[in-house]
Amino acid sequence: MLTIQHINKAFQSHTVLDRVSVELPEGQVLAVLGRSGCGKTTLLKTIAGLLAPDAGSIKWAGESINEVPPREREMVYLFQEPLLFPHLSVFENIAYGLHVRKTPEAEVQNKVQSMLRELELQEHAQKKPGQLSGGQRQRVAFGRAIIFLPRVLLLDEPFASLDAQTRSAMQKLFLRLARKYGITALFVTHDVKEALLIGDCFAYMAAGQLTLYRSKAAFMDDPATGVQEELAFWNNIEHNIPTNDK
Ligand SMILES: Nc1ncnc2c1ncn2[C@@H]1O[C@H](COP(=O)(O)OP(=O)(O)OP(=O)(O)O)[C@@H](O)[C@H]1O
Repeated sequence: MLTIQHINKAFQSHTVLDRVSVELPEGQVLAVLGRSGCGKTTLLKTIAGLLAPDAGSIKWAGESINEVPPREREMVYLFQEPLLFPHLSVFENIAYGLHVRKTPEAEVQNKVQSMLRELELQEHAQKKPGQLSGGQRQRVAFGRAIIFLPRVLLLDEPFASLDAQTRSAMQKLFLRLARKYGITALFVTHDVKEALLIGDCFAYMAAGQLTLYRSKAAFMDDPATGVQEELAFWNNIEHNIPTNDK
């Protein structure tokens, strides 16, 4: 369980995280919905250890990790533009975390081949990241992150730069892999539909404050989240589209 208690973070006098608390059980995906500038990225960076909170605690399995350096937190922070090693092939990029952990070569081969199949990237295994599309690069980044089963995956609007169809395919792929590997993840997005699709549990963030909901229904019912407004919009469009029926 990832437990965050009353985290504060300010830049100069600007409070960006205001007593944020989160409880995320293992194997669950928490969808955090929030508009631009609400502090989502700052929250993920603080959990990853890339920023130090001014106050509050971050715990894994009941133990504080506030003082643990980012590399030792076993968390992966993935954002919109996947960071891949440009000089390494797709295979080598995915294998990287296993090599760093001195995994025996036969196991590396097995695990990477199986991950390439999961990601439908077998035929691209020897390409360099520069020879891939945005969606393919994002799949490599996923594979690289998931292959060594990190404690927590921190996803910062990972599909925001993809076209609608690729985005939808990536959401389905993410859900399949999250279930198969029992991934614990914090997934931040400004997209209502994406949050509803991806999350096992839900939170809404505004002006540095985070609200956790007991259920999907409670999340959807809170007018502050804008979910009802968005659903009403689509419903309205559906009923007002002229059909070709004569
Ligand atoms: N290093 C920094 N120094 C000063 N202010 C910062 C710093 N990082 C973030 N901020 C400010 O903190 C606020 C929240 O930024 P953050 O990047 O967390 O927002 P966000 O919710 O991820 O937004 P977006 O969806 O646009 O990326 C913004 O007002 C931003 O200007």
